[in-house]
Amino acid sequence: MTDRVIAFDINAARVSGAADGVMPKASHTPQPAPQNQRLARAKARAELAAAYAGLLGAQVPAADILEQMLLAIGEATANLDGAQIAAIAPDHLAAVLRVAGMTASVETIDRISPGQWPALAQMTSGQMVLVTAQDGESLFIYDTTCPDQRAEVPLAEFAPHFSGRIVRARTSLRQLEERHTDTGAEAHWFWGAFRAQRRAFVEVAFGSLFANILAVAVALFSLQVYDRVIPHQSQSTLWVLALGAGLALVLEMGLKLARSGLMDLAGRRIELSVQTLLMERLLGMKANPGKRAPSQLFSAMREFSSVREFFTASTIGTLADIPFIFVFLFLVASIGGSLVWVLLAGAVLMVVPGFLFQKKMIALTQATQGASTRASRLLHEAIYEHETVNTSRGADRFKRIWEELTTLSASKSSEQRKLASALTYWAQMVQQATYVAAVVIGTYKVFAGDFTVGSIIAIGILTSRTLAPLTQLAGTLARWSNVKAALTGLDAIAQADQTLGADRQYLRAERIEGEYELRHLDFRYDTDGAATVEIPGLAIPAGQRVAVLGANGSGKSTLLKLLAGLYEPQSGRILLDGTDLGQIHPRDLRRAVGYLSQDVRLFSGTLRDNLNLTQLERDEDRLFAALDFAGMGPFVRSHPRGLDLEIRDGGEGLSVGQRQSIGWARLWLHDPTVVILDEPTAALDTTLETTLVSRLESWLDGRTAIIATHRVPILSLTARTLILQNGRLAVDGPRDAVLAHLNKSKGAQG
Ligand SMILES: Nc1ncnc2c1ncn2[C@@H]1O[C@H](COP(=O)(O)OP(=O)(O)OP(=O)(O)O)[C@@H](O)[C@H]1O
Repeated sequence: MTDRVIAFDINAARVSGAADGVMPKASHTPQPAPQNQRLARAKARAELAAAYAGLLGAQVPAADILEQMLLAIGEATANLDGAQIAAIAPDHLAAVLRVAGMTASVETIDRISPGQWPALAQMTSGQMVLVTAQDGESLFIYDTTCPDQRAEVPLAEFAPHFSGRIVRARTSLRQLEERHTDTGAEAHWFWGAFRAQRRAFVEVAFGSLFANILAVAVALFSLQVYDRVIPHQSQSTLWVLALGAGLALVLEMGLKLARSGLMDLAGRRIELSVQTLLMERLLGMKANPGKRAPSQLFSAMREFSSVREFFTASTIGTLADIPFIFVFLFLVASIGGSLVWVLLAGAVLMVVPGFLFQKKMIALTQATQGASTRASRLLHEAIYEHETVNTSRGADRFKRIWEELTTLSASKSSEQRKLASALTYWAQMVQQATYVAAVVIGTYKVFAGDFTVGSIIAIGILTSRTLAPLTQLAGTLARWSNVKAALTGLDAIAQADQTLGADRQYLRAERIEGEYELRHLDFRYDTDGAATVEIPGLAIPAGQRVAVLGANGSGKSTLLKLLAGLYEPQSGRILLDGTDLGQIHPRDLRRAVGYLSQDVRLFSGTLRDNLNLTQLERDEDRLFAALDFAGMGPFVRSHPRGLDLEIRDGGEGLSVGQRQSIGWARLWLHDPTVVILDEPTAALDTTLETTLVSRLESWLDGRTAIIATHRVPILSLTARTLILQNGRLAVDGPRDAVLAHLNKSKGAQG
């Protein structure tokens, strides 16, 4: 039995039970179904899960859930023989509901009661149904075949076929917050992660408080020894005091160890959440051309290491100790009275230069980082474009720039290091000087009979303990400029315009037919420059195949990127099926619009990985069908490594033509309703091009196709021709008429 879109098929459940010859069993193992049947079942379950999510107030299209489900099944069955998708288990449904932002779990219930619903229930036949509610002895079951989408089934009829397992989801607290509270500003991408760990920091603060109180023990020990033990020569008191001090020291160390363990854990959690967020933002960035150089993004991400190093246990430990300086100062005041002013003056003198030189440090850091960003871009080019550098005899230029950048960054970073060391040495010197001053003043007080020797010793020890965190603070301030510069760079990534705006409500479109309309379109790379593409109006009906012709640089690729939704026009609108491209949910847009760029990029990994970038393809037959479509099948079948062919770092491993074929295979697997092709056969040999064109004849049926090309064979697929001239539409008409006109004007010129 296969699932249908309808929620509950009690007759099917009965038949299944009858076929077994017994009443349906709780643990039913469905027979492995053929691929398309399994896919149909997956689709039906995805729709069920989408309906369930909808009941809980979350609008998630079934197509999204299906993708997540296939991913979940893939992971769960990766180790099974032949990766057989035997059933989409309740666990997978719970997993996809969790991905949709809910909390979901699989539960086994032994009594059916109204409080359990709405939930997805598993029948003994394996079928899943969505029970929306229970009214006494009746259950309401989601059923798209019924007029009001639900069927009323008596409990007595339902219960014998119910396996007892349900998938129950609840709206998560986060979703509730998003829906119902005006949370105001979004938490900061970096400091917000600290807030999430505030409990750990509160514990660290408590640990620091106790550790610092214990740290007083040595000072008190000295005071007692000099003032009480030595005058009375009492050995037993000495040992009791020593034991107490020893105990305090061990406890202090234990506390500090626990504190650093806690901070380390919090640090790792913060790093994980921040790094994940940064990668998410980096991948989700809008492709605004020219806004940010890739090398800047690259080095900003790399600079995260300086942030990580800064926020290690030792820095946070130092900062955590600073508030307790006041505990020591209080103690000094109670032992030494006005002597505390000497310590206060010392403390201020120690840290002031660190603050004063912050600006200079930041300027030096920016200069160093600027040079190192350029150096890493140069390095990248020298390595990846090694052949071009050599064949175009550019090696000397590369050497010169490398030397210049190295000189600049070495001199700036040495200046920075010198300043940082000077600040640290200054702090150390002031600390020692404060100690000397405190002892000198203390000695005068001893002469005057106001102080005991024990007090001087205790104050000496307390001076060192009070000022020690400030010496470290001076070092920390010197490193802060690096962190600040790194955070500013990362800020640009974290705050970059995202394809999927968090505060936007997009329109969800299960299916996009592919009807385009352009209104007063104006796009320019340079906002102050001339328009690269300027089209007052253009309509492309769904299913039409259009060729875009034009000289080099006339704006064909740019127009295609605009139509694919990769770029946003500065003014004017692009409507797809009557909806502005910017309004359609990016997931739906990407699902419906396939884009094959002029330059197909491969990624390091295997050929299989490169075909299956979505990770949704589990079927090798489909991968080979795609390769056959693109003319790569025979090559891969005869290759000793087949689909496991390794693509090297930087995407090398296949010829330019083969890479274009991979692009075609990816497109075939994607199966979109709109295909946007930029010079799609430019790298293919004529035989393959002819074969591909004949295959496309049927494959393009029912799809809207917009093809930029300089090649004649591919034109036979199209019905309409647009010619661009300096970004403007010069010609628009039926293919044959346009081509005849072009040939005639060429003939006239000849
Ligand atoms: N990323 C970019 N930043 C700035 N200008 C760009 C960028 N990409 C293209 N251009 C400019 O836009 C204009 C149109 O380029 P486009 O790539 O759309 O032309 P094309 O018609 O596809 O050319 P070809 O036939 O050579 O592929 C060109 O003048 C080009 O210099």
